[in-house]
Amino acid sequence: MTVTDLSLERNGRLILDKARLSIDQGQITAIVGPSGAGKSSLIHVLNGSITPTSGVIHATDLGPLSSPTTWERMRKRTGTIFQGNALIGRLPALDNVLSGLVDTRHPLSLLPWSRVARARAMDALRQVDLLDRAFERTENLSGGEQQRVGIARALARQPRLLFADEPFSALDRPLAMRFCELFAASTRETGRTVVLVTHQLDLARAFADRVIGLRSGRIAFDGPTTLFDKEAERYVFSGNSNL
Ligand SMILES: Nc1ncnc2c1ncn2[C@@H]1O[C@H](COP(=O)(O)OP(=O)(O)OP(=O)(O)O)[C@@H](O)[C@H]1O
Repeated sequence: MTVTDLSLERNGRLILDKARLSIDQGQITAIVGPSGAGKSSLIHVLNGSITPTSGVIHATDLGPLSSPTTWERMRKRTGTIFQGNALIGRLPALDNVLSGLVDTRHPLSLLPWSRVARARAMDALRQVDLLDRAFERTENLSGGEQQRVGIARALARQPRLLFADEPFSALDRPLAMRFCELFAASTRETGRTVVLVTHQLDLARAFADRVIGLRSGRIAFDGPTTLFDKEAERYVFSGNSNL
């Protein structure tokens, strides 16, 4: 996926400013930057939930994502873990995970979910260690457990492209490491592409192949993780360097 001159304006404010970047297939790309830099906005534009003010997003095999049809095809292969989870509390965890598969059946279908869909959702809950809580109301789960339901909902889609917006913010470190390992294994084994927004720079350094640093809506760093040293970090987070 390549992005050219992507700008996003909201309420008269420029949130993304002519961003140019590429997301390499089968790799983990970490997006880092200060709070308010535009990381979530970038994810929302890349997953097609917000239309940018200008710019082109180009998918390797679909071409420019300029029509509803190309976006529909693109969305089918993506999954998103949302910052803040975006779950429905009164529903059981399993139903929240199944809601991630809603575009795999007719939108007005009143039929129960297919066995295949339920098996995929249960398998995703197994991957996040919540199989035994599948029928529990989501609002009765802890913050970290709810975040894992959000992760399961994205994983159930078996996406070729996974957008993860602060997916580990409510998890303890061993669990965050475990999920990073899970993401890394899926890139190795299935060629999945992962775009990970995180404030946990040590995790980005340990697991990402590439780092994109955003500052005030502009790309301030874009390169292999090995080059994202302390000086690059200072530049992205404070701008006090002449890198
Ligand atoms: N719906 C909206 N309408 C107007 N402005 C918005 C909207 N959503 C976000 N913004 C603004 O866009 C800017 C970037 O927000 P965004 O959530 O993308 O930043 P972020 O880098 O993900 O921040 P954080 O690390 O705090 O989650 C912020 O100044 C925010 O106030």
